[in-house]
Amino acid sequence: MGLAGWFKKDHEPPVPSPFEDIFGVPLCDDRTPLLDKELDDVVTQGLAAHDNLGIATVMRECHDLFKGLGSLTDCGGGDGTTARAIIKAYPHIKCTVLDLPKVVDKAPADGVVTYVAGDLFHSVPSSQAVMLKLVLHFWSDEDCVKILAQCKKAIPSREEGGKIIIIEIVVGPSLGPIMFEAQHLMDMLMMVNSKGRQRDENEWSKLFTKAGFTDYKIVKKLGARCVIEVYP
Ligand SMILES: C[S@@+](CC[C@H](N)C(=O)[O-])C[C@H]1O[C@@H](n2cnc3c(N)ncnc32)[C@H](O)[C@@H]1O
Repeated sequence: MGLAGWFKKDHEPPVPSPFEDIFGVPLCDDRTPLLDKELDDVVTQGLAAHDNLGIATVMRECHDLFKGLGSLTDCGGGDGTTARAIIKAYPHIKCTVLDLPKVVDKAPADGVVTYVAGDLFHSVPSSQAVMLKLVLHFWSDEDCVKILAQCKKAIPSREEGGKIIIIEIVVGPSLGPIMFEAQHLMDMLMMVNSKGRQRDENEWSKLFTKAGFTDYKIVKKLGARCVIEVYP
């Protein structure tokens, strides 16, 4: 089946991604290793390599992002590589990583990062700021609102330094035609492999309002990706 065939299918909601339509399970799911262990291993390693890119650039380009923070929860923070890089640069920040039990079970237990096994749809560990790096592009708008609402419960008011840090693509032509094309290719990738998508500023803004946030700031210093600070 090609994308054209998938578009023409008359699916009842919830509409599966093309990947799920063909294989019967989503790409990143507890059932995927049962479908094909080798595929699951390749996907897991590929995602880790891709996701761990970029935190050094974020810290270099966005000096104020972590300044003054006492604690941070990296929500969907994987093996903790990002959290460890942040602790190395800002040793006073207490970092917690929330991820699925199957990910946290394999995390190094050296006490540098506090790992919490859980589900970001149900509860997010409290901290001054919550980071969602390359997480929301995997989920539908409805799911993003649910995730953001859980994150909002985990942080204090804006006056007390509460904020959500999102690192994602903000689709738009302002970065030039090559970046714009790259952003659309990433959008296609998410459509094929997940129920997620890339979003433009207007679409992000609507999600923040629906989840109860009052304001946001976008910093465009990361090539095709941006940092969005969202305030309660
Ligand atoms: C695309 S990866 C991003 C990893 C990390 N944020 C980074 O940038 O290096 C998405 C992460 O979300 C985690 N995840 C997916 N569903 C989750 C859930 N329901 N609760 C908690 N974590 C989840 C995955 O296990 C994975 O580590």
